[in-house]
Amino acid sequence: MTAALPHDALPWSAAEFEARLRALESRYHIHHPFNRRLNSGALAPFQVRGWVANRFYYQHAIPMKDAAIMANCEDRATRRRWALRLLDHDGRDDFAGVNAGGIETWSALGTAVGLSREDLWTFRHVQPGVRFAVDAYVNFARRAPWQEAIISSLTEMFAPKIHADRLAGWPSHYPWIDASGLGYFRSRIPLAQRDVEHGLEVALAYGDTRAKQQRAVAILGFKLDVLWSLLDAVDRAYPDDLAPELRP
Ligand SMILES: O=C(O)c1cc(C(=O)O)c2c(n1)C(=O)C(=O)c1cc(C(=O)O)[nH]c1-2
Repeated sequence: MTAALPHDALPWSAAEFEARLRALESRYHIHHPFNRRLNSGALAPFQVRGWVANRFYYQHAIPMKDAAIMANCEDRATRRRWALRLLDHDGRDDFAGVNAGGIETWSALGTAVGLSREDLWTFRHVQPGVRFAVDAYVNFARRAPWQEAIISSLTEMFAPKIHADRLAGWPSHYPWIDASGLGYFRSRIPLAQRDVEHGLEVALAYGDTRAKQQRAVAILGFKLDVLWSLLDAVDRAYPDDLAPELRP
């Protein structure tokens, strides 16, 4: 006969597990001082440009991260759904027409804030801390079991609000940004909701023991740190008194 598990080793219910993942919202980069300033209209154009150019490094890495997850995933049903994420970001030309994809749409945001294509695509404004943070995310996806890598994408639970804040605030805070550049944020809201539905399904199936549930919470914490570190590096690179010749 096996001994009964102590109560604290029993798995949380699905609802409690999901609530514990969602409780990590308090560590989301929506609360980072740089994001607070960005979304309250406090930033100068060069600081907004710095953020857009640095975040582009994250955008361009997302499909590589998603391809790493696919490469590690032996489950065909999961791959069929996951493949859409690659196309969401890279775009596609097929019988259904042309979809420029998220990377191209982010590039349009770059143009709208006054960056050249070269500014974005050469990554010349990308800060070392941004590179390290984003590369850590991609490397985690290469190394971890696919279920764990999928759990790390669940910061997207909190993303619709940050996109909606930008859509609501930027037109009045930053009238100098061409409104056509905000399409990326609009496009991500329904996609993030779809992605989260799938990600949560995977997380709930994975978390069949208390230890695995706790690991899932720690993995989501790691990803929150990636996003937080990215903004730390951007914040530090573009102080209000940055010399004009160093401004993007
Ligand atoms: O603008 C944001 O604050 C933000 C955050 C996140 C996120 O929370 O990971 C993503 C995105 N945007 C995003 O646009 C996006 O495509 C995306 C994909 C993923 C992911 O981990 O697979 N996160 C995010």
